[in-house]
Amino acid sequence: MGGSLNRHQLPPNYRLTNHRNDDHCPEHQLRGIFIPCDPRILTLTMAKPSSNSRQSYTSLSLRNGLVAPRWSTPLVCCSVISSVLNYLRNLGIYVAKKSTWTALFIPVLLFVLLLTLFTDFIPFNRASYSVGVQKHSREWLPPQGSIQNYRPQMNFTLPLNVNSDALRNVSRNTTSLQQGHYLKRFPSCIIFGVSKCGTKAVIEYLKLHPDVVAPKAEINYFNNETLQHQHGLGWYIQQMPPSLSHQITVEKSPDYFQNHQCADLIRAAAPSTKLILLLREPIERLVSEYMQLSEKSLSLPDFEKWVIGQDTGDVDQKVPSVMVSAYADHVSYWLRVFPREQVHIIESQSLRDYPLHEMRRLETFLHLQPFYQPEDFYFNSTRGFYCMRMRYTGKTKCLGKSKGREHITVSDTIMDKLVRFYQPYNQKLKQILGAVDFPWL
Ligand SMILES: Nc1ncnc2c1ncn2[C@@H]1O[C@H](COP(=O)(O)OS(=O)(=O)O)[C@@H](OP(=O)(O)O)[C@H]1O
Repeated sequence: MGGSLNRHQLPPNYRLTNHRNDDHCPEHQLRGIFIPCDPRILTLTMAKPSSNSRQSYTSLSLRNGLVAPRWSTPLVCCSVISSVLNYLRNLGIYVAKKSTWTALFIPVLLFVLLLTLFTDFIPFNRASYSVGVQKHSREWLPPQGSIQNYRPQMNFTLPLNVNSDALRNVSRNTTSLQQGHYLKRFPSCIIFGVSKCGTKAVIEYLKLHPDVVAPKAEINYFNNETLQHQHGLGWYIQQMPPSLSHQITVEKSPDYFQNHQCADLIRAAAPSTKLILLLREPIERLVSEYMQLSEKSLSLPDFEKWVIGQDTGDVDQKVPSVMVSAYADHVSYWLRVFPREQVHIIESQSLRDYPLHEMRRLETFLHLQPFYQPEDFYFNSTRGFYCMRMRYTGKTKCLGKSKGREHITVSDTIMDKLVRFYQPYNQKLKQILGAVDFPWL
């Protein structure tokens, strides 16, 4: 019998959670409960009020719907068998030579271990192997009653092939079963630039949304010919987390922006891909990038020497970072490849100051269900920007230390040169973008 559990049909004292892959969506303990990233490993957890003040749980680990033993089960079994044999031997009952058993068991044990770890093979399809009591873990518990209230319009399904008696017993009491589909998909949206404009903040904010999945790291596929030739598009899709059909996959690789061939490659791969572009005041972006580079390389010259050509005494166009901030040419290229309505533009300072407003705009652009609420963000005065607050767990999350670095002071002379240098690019950008109210345009 194939099927999946619809979490809205779970009674309030039942949870679906995923232990294995919690590190895959670290931002969401909540996701750990409702939206497991790894479709294969699920745990149906039943909360039982216990006699003491803490709560205990009975859980069934499911692997592709089978009741799975913990991976240590073969180990436990072998040690139990080995103890029994020893016991029999001690009683003087001849079983076989110890070395024979060891020689037999170790390879079998390793084989079973490997099978359970790397395939869907389940050696012991019995509930009794995995039912156990777990101590109350705070993160698992949403506020009382909220399991019913949480986005009830979303019909969430999990792919389970239920064929164990134990699960049937559980599901008869609690759930109806239907098929669900977890797939790795080509992203329906790519944050393609610009680096140092708040791209990390956007993807982290997006991942708060239950209908959004994103890989952990930048993939940088379309700007890497070696990856394209050696691995191909299939590899790229493999890097995406699995998602359900109502979820969208978002990827962020901000260095696509200045590598124009990325536009053509993305268009060729999936012409309807939505694009997100963040733009920041160009000099601020440049300084931000300089701060990052100087932290990585101690041999980087002073900002002035780095940015001003020795021979010309003017802004050095040979410095790649300088030209990244000359947005107009890059933007005009991307907009020749993709229609304007397919590209959502966010002004970096606005994202920093008004994350809720910007994320709601983005939600509309991506046709996501309304999700963001004021309580999802809070201003962290130490960091100087908004951080996130997870619903239900109340846990907070800020971007890493590489965001919000202190900037060097740029001398007036250099600043003048930079302002003059970027002015024509900014004017051209304004013409391209039309009605935008960026404070620096
Ligand atoms: N909302 C919000 N929250 C936190 N930080 C924000 C935000 N918006 C913009 N920024 C600033 O964006 C800079 C980092 O940009 P990116 O994340 O695109 O950098 S990277 O390309 O991924 O390295 C980094 O700039 P600097 O601090 O000047 O280096 C961040 O401070």
